[in-house]
Amino acid sequence: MRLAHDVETVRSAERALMARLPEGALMQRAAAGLATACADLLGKVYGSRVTLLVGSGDNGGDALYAGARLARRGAGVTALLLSPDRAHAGGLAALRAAGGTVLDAQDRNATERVGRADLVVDGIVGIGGKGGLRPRAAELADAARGTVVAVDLPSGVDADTGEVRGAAVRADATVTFGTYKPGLLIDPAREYAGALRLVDIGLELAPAETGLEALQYADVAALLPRPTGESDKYRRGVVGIVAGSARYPGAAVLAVAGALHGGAGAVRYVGPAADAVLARFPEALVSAGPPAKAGRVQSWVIGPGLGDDPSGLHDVLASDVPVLIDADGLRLADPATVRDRAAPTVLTPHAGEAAALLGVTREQVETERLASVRELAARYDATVLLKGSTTLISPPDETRPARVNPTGSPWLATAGSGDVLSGLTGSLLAAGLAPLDAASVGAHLHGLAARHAADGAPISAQDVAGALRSAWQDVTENLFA
Ligand SMILES: NC(=O)C1=CN([C@@H]2O[C@H](COP(=O)(O)OP(=O)(O)OC[C@H]3O[C@@H](n4cnc5c(N)ncnc54)[C@H](O)[C@@H]3O)[C@@H](O)[C@H]2O)[C@@H](O)CC1
Ligand SMILES: Nc1ncnc2c1ncn2[C@@H]1O[C@H](COP(=O)(O)OP(=O)(O)O)[C@@H](O)[C@H]1O
Ligand SMILES: [K+]
Repeated sequence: MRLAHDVETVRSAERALMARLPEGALMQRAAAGLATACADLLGKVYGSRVTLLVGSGDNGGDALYAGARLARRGAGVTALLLSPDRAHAGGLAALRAAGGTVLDAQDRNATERVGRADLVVDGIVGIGGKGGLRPRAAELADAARGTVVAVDLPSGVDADTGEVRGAAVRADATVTFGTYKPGLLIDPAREYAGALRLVDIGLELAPAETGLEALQYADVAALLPRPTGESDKYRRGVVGIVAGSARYPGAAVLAVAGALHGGAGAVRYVGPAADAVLARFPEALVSAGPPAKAGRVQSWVIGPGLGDDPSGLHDVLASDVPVLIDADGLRLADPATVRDRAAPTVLTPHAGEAAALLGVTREQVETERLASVRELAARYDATVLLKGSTTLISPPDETRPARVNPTGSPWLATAGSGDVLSGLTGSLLAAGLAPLDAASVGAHLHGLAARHAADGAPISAQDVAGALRSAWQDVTENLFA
C-alpha cells in the first residue's frame, strides 16, 4: 500500500523524531536523498548547471544543502533567493563553502540562470506553502528549460487536498520526504508533480494516521477473489445488473461485460435489453423483472443506461445485499433511502454527476476532488467512487483513509467505460469484497485493463472489458515476480 499523510501528521511525526536526533540531522537526510535523486536525473553531475529556486523556509534549506552536495561533485550551482533576508542560513553557508553562487531572485541575470540550467530545483515552498506562487517565483519557474525537480512537493499546490488555486511549479519529478502527501496523488496537483520518489528520513507514522492510500499490485492480488475446490457458481457470488433501456441497450451489454470479469460465479440481467445482452453474452441469466422476482443475488448494480425509469430502484434499494448505483441511478436515488439501508451502498459518479448531487459546478468538483468525494460519502452514508483522471474512493466513515487509484489512463475517457467499471465493481461486491475494497480493486483493474488495451492507441469500452482478464493476470503474476 502506498500511504499519504497530511501536513499536520507529518509535522508532528517530524517533531517527535527531531527531539531524538542531533540538530539538523533530518534536513541532512532529506538533502542527501534529494541530491542523489538530482544526480540520477542529471546522469553526469560534473560540469552540469544547476539552479536552485530558494524560498524562505526549510524547503529552501533542503535545496541549498542538496545544491552544496552537487557543487562538491563538480556541478555549477546557482541559488536564486526569493526572500534573501530569510533564506536558510546554514544551507546558504554550506552552498557558499562548496563553491556555489548566490544571487537575489530580482537580479537581472536570474531568469537567464534558470533558462540555461540543466536542472532546476524547486525549493520555493514545501508543506508550509499557502496558495499559489508569487509573481516573481512564477516567472522564474516558467523560465525553466531543463529538468525540474520539486523538493517535497511542487510549490503552489495544496499538500493536503491536491488543489491548485494559482500558479504552481510544473515538475518532471518530485522528491518527497518521509511519506507521500495526499496532494501528490490527487489531481489536479498530481499532474504538476511528475515522477515521484520517496526519501526515507525515518519518520514513524502509525497506520491510523494515514490520510490517503493507494493499492499496489500486491494489495490488489491479495484482495482478488479466488475460487477453491469447494466453490460453485452460487458460492462464488451472483451479481444482478439493472441497466439499459430501449434507447441505451449498449450500457447493459457493457455492464454485463464488466461483471462477467469480476469474479462472481454468475451474472443476472434484469431489464429491457435482454436480447442485446444474450446476443453478446449467452452466459448471462436474463429476466424481464422486476428485480425482486429475478432470483437471489449477492449484489446489485443499477443505473447504466437506465434512462428515467425508476421502477427497479425500489426493489434494489430494499434488498439486503450491497448495491452499486451508477449513472442515471444516481439521479433517481433518494439520499434518505440510501442512508437508511442496512446493507452497504456504493455510488460511482463522474465529476458532472457528483456536481449535480452536491448542487455545485463540475469545475468545483474537479478542483476539490477529495472534499467532494468525502462530502458525498457523508451525505449518503455510502462508499463513493469519484471517477476521473485520478479516481478517488471514500468510505462512509470519514475517519478512515480515502483511497486513490493510480492506474487510470486518459484513454479511458471513452463512452461506456464507466458501465464496464460498474459491472466489474458489482461483481467484486458479489464475490464478497468489502465496499471500499471492491471499489478500489475495481478501479485498479479497470485502469490497468485500459492501459493493456490501449498500448498507445484509442480504445473502446469493449476493449477495456476484453482486457480485464489480462489485467487480472498481470496483477497476480507480478506478485511472484
Ligand atoms: N520539519 C522538518 O523536520 C523537515 C522539513 N523538511 C523540509 O521543510 C519543509 C517545510 O519547511 P517550512 O515549515 O519552513 O515551510 P516551507 O519551506 O514550506 O515554507 C514556509 C515559508 O514560506 C512562506 N510561504 C508560504 N506560502 C508561500 C507562497 N505561496 N509563496 C511564497 N512564500 C510562501 C511562509 O511565509 C514561510 O516563511 C518541508 O516541505 C521539507 O521540504 C525537510 O528538511 C525534512 C525535515
Ligand atoms: N482523463 C482521464 N484519465 C484517466 N481516466 C479517466 C479520464 N477520464 C475519464 N476516466 C475514466 O473513464 C471512465 C469513464 O466513466 P464515465 O464518465 O462514467 O463514462 P460513461 O458514462 O460513458 O461510461 C471512468 O472510469 C473514469 O475514471
Ligand atoms: K517545493
